[in-house]
Amino acid sequence: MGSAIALGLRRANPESSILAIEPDAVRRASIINGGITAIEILPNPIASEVLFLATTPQDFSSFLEINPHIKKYKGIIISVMAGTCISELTDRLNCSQVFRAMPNLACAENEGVTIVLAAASVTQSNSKKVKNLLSGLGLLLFIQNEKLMHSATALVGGGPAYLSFFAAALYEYAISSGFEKASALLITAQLMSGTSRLLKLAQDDPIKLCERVMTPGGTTQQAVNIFEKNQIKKTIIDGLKTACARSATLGRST
Ligand SMILES: NC(=O)C1=CN([C@@H]2O[C@H](COP(=O)(O)OP(=O)(O)OC[C@H]3O[C@@H](n4cnc5c(N)ncnc54)[C@H](O)[C@@H]3O)[C@@H](O)[C@H]2O)C=CC1
Ligand SMILES: O=C(O)[C@@H]1CCC=N1
Repeated sequence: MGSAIALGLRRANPESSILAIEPDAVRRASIINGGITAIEILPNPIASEVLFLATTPQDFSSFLEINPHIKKYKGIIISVMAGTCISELTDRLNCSQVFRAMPNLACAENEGVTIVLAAASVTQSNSKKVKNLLSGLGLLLFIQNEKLMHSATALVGGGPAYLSFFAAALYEYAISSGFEKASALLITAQLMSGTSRLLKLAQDDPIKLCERVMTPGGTTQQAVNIFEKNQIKKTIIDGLKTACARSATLGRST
C-alpha cells in the first residue's frame, strides 16, 4: 500500500519530494524501479513534513523498536494501518499531529477512495495540509466516528479485492468460452470501468442498473436468478462483516 500512495502522490504532484523506507531489498529495488527514491531505514532525525506509516499492524511494535527516534518527530504522521486506533497511535508515537487513513490501491492511479480521521489534537493548518495532500489520491472523505474506520477498512481498503474477485469470475468465464486471454482481460476491465461510469451517472441504488439490464424473459435474468438462489449478495455482505470484525481485533482498542 505504501508504494501505491507514493506513486499516487508523485502522479498528483510531480514536483513533490518523496522518500520511501523499505527494509526488504527486493521490494526496495522495485520501488526505485518505479521512479521513487527508496532507502533501507528511517533517517535520524526525520526531515520530512509528512510521514506515512504503512507497515502491517503486526509490525508496528517492531517498527517502533527499530525507530525510537520517531518519538521526537514533530511533523504530521498518517497511518494507514488497519485496526490501529488514533489513541494508540498518538500514545505510542508520542505525536499529537496524527491522522488515521484508510485508502485503497487505486490511489496509485489517483482513482482511490480514502477515509480519514484526525486526532482531536491536530491543528487546523495540518488538517488542511493533509486534505490537500490526500485529495490528490482520489475521493477523500473525513469522518469523526472512529468506529466507522473498521467498516471503511472492510469496504474501502478491501474494495478492490472484492471487485477483482468478481472480475476474475468474468475473466475465467470468458476464457472458458473461447476468448483469447488478452481479449478476456480487455473485456473484463472495460465491463468494470463502463459499469462504474454508469453507476456514477445514475446516482441511484446499483440494483436499478442491474434491473435495467435484465430484459423481461431474457438472458441476464437467468444468471441473476442463480446469484440470488446462491445468496451471493448476502455472502458478500457477510464477508465484509467478517473483514470489519478482523479490523477490530487487529487494533488494541477503539
Ligand atoms: N494492501 C492494501 O490494499 C491496503 C493496505 N492497508 C494497510 O497498509 C499496510 C500495509 O499493507 P500491505 O501493503 O498490504 O502489506 P505488505 O506486507 O505488502 O507491506 C508492508 C511493508 O512494510 C514493510 N516493513 C516492515 N517492517 C518495516 C519497518 N520496520 N520499516 C519500514 N517498512 C517496514 C515491509 O517490508 C513491507 O514492504 C497495512 O497496515 C494495511 O492494513 C490499508 C489499505 C489498503
Ligand atoms: O487486508 C488488509 O488487512 C488490508 C486492509 C484493507 C486492505 N488490505
